[in-house]
Amino acid sequence: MSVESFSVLSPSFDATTGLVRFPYRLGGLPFTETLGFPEGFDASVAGTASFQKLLELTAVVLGVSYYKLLAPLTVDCGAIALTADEAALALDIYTNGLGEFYARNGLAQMDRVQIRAAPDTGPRPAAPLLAARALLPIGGGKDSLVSVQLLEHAGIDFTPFAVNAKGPILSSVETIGRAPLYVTRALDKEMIRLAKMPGYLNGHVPSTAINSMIAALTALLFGYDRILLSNERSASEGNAVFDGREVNHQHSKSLDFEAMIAGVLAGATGGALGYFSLLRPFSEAHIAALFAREDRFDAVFSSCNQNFRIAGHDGPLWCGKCPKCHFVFLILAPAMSRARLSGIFGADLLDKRENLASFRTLTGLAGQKPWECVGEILEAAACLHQLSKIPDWSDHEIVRVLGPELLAQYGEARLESAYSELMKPDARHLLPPDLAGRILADAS
Ligand SMILES: CC(=O)N[C@H]1[C@@H](OP(=O)(O)OP(=O)(O)OC[C@H]2O[C@@H](n3ccc(=O)[nH]c3=O)[C@H](O)[C@@H]2O)O[C@H](CO)[C@@H](O)[C@@H]1O[C@H](C)C(=O)N[C@@H](C)C(=O)N[C@@H](CCC(=O)O)C(=O)O
Ligand SMILES: Nc1ncnc2c1ncn2[C@@H]1O[C@H](COP(=O)(O)OP(=O)(O)OP(=O)(O)O)[C@@H](O)[C@H]1O
Repeated sequence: MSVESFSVLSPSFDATTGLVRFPYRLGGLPFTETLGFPEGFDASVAGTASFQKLLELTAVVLGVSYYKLLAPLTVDCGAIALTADEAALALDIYTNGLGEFYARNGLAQMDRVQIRAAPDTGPRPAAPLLAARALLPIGGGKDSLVSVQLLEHAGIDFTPFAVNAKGPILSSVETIGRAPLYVTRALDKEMIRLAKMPGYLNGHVPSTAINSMIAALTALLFGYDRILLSNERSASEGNAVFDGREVNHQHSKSLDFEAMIAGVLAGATGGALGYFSLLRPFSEAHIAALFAREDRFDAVFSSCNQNFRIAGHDGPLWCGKCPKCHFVFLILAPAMSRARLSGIFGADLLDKRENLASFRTLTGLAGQKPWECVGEILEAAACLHQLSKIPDWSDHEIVRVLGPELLAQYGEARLESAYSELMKPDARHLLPPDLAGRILADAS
């Protein structure tokens, strides 16, 4: 089945109910996605040029879920006009943001996808009045909780924010103890049905880009001048090369993407809305060490994506079987005792022989980096190597078997220097200088 284009139609916001409708058309198929904002927003914001611009940009970004069913070469934005920067962001989302989707479906078309939109050459929206306070998206995993810890230490006010809060997001926010802002998001059920049908495609979408646009609308409606992401430096490493490009499962968590969307959000709001990742200077291994400094989230957080399925999840917080569970266990191990970490996961994942193949892949001894939110290959290898020097871990099956294989592949000097590099903050980040000083001092 094929269609010529995917159409993004004009979104509408109902300022009395807080409901937003995003209509789309894929050939003859109509779809509508909806968002529900909580009570308490400033309805007058809805009439501003900034809000209207962000609403339209959100429509373009959220369209990826419907586009991917047939992935035509043209994304037609119809009545939505885009500046050059906005069109570049849209193209990035429909190409690199869907890179994993193209690669896993064998669709070599990234260079041919085009965004059709009238140029927006009018005056830039004026700056809305936003309070000097931060919105902190919470994903239920360790990263955003390390941001919580750093903001609390720095005495910076923030409000937890989540889209479709459930499971570990709800329990983490309860433990944080601050009133949250939760937005509900409903994908069109027909899209979910069709994605399982023969003749239609399915695959990964850039969820951080989606959540970021929803956070931007929330920031305007509720008056926040900053959105603080918790994306680590390791998120910039890709998984594979396909169609002549590096393809990254976490593309919309990368530093390049952060710079691009930050520029577009600033341009759409007269410079009023800031967007940056608080954790960009840090590796996943460093973030894990920071997480281990406190134990108040041990029983409530989870990085396992099983928890975040739309249909829900009745199982344990950590499935213990996926690459993300294995990676997070591995990077927390150098900073935690066996008893504490096994208590969190409900099992000792480094002492299970059946996990050997997975840890081999994570550390680059075999296969390709998994299509999951896992850190860099050398990072995982360096962490595993460290464990062979820690008595609490050195006798573990995975450490005993893979330790010598890692030494043979990388050499001790490389593994040692990689680990010490992982614990040094990277200068490539977009944190404002005053905040960077305080965050880096706390994390060192
Ligand atoms: C929870 C999860 O990992 N889901 C991925 C999984 O989807 P699955 O079918 O197992 O469950 P659902 O998420 O419930 O999806 C049902 C169908 O709906 C489609 N869909 C879902 C969300 C959406 O925004 N748009 C959609 O079209 C989905 O395709 C299903 O047909 O596998 C999917 C296919 O590979 C993934 O796309 C699902 O990933 C979610 C979009 C998701 O939220 N994933 C995050 C946990 C995630 O991977 N985050 C990345 C960051 C990536 C980035 O660039 O921002 C990370 O942390 O590394
Ligand atoms: N449902 C959500 N609502 C709002 N923001 C989210 C949501 N899920 C993820 N995020 C944001 O995206 C970031 C990346 O998600 P990710 O799952 O990698 O991080 P995490 O849950 O904080 O930690 P971990 O990597 O351990 O899972 C989060 O830190 C958070 O800022």
